[in-house]
Amino acid sequence: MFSSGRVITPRKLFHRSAVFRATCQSRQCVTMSNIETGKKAAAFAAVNENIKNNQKVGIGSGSTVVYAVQRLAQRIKEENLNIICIPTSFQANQLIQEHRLNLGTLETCPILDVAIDGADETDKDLTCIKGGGACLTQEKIVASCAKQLVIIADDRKDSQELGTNYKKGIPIEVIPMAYKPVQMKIQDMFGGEVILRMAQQKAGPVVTDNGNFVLDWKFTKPCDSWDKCNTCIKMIPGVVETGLFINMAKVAYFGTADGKVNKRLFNKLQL
Ligand SMILES: O=C(CO)[C@H](O)[C@H](O)COP(=O)(O)O
Repeated sequence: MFSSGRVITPRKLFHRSAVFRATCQSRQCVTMSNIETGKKAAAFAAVNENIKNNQKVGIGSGSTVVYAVQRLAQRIKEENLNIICIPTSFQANQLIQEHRLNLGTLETCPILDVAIDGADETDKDLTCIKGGGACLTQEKIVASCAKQLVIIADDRKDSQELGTNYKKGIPIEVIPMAYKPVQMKIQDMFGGEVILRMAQQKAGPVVTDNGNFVLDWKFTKPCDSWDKCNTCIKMIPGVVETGLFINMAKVAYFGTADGKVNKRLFNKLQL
């Protein structure tokens, strides 16, 4: 019985909770598809504007890159383009092969024309946090070999300052035996909290494609100089790479829920 005094039968209760569940699910669906619309719009625009025939292209990792590879495969087929794709992860490697694209390596193609990749957050200077999918090291290596890094994301990732929307911290790939001292040193030097990333469907920590662990540094306030901070962290023995991508992205495409795309260019004068 409700406090109003009305009697509610088990049948009515079942019906009400089914309606409630359905409403919640459909609301969630709308939100999800809006985000996917943004990701797809950004990825398609980036591939349309940045890919030309005979290029060597770095393929990033994550859910937004899936759309970029779809569009790339369409264009290769329709325009008969000759493109070699260099992956940044096991996932990217699989995507390239699923779409039957030409797979290259940094051994055969050490200089790339362009790399297209997602981001977890991007600030006003196009400094990015990457590594939400634990692929930061190969992503940074591939990006460093490309003449330009193109970032694709939905507009939740477009911030003025790092840490505004992305609260999971800065990913740092570490050699497994060093994770504890590295964790303590970063906390001592910069404060905040450094967490060993745990796997979701496996007992124990996330293991990267390189056999390493990932720490997530939840900083309490943004650094005055991400560049200095990045260099300090990289100097700690056991650190393989950080998810801070500084002065690397040349352009970012942010897709909105209604399929529009905002493009932001790297402006060195701002720095
Ligand atoms: O850095 C990455 C993986 O290490 C991804 O690019 C980043 O996490 C964004 O992923 P998504 O496109 O799924 O939002």
